[in-house]
Amino acid sequence: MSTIDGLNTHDWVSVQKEIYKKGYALVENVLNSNTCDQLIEGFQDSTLYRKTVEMERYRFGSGTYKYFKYPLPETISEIREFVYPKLVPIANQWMKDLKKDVIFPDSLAVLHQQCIDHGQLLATPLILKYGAGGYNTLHQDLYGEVYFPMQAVLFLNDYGPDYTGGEFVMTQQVPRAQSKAIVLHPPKGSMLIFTTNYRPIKGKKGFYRVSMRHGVSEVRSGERYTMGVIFHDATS
Ligand SMILES: O=C(O)CCC(=O)C(=O)O
Ligand SMILES: [Fe+2]
Repeated sequence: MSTIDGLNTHDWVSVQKEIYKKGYALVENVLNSNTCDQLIEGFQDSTLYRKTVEMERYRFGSGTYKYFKYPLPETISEIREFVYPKLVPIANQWMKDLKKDVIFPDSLAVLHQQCIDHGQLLATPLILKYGAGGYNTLHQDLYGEVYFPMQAVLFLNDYGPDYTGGEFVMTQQVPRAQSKAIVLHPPKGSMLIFTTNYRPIKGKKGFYRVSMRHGVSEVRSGERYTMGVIFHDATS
């Protein structure tokens, strides 16, 4: 049995509508508790990863993250293969709304071929660990010329019992205005799909472009683990 059977049971049309409208959507019960625990255990298994980043060193925040290497663990490939085609119609509608001459391919394999053609050969899914005092500064995960405008993060442990603080923060900036913050603390096993860089919002004179960033507020106690699923590959 697949670890992500739960994905099929969701109403993806509603999820798609929500992402189109708000720029994000939370999908609950994607990973069962065992799978989350196994992924956390795997944090110590150096054979799974291509690169470890101590976030303080780059002033990205405080915490550690590790990029998985190809071939990805099955759970991650399954999530990518399942979710990508659900997001392509939204991504293409966004590009159309914003009059951008970009069409994303229906298949992830074709997106990866485009990445290869641009020198982006390396896997981007990652696992992140933050202890007390840990945080992730607001950013966008673009790894080269080819990028898909949405990504996902899976919450591997629970806000409350496992850690406090460490909220997932998104900011949304519309032209000529200050940023709006959206703060979430999704439960263990859930998946948040969100905008990587920008999306359209309909105004009086057509669509305008809003820029989004994401990060994590300071963890006050405990340890917080997440897994990031990005669809495009990276140059380094
Ligand atoms: O730890 C988090 O919730 C944020 C992770 C993140 O920045 C990402 O997956 O791109
Ligand atoms: Fe990120």
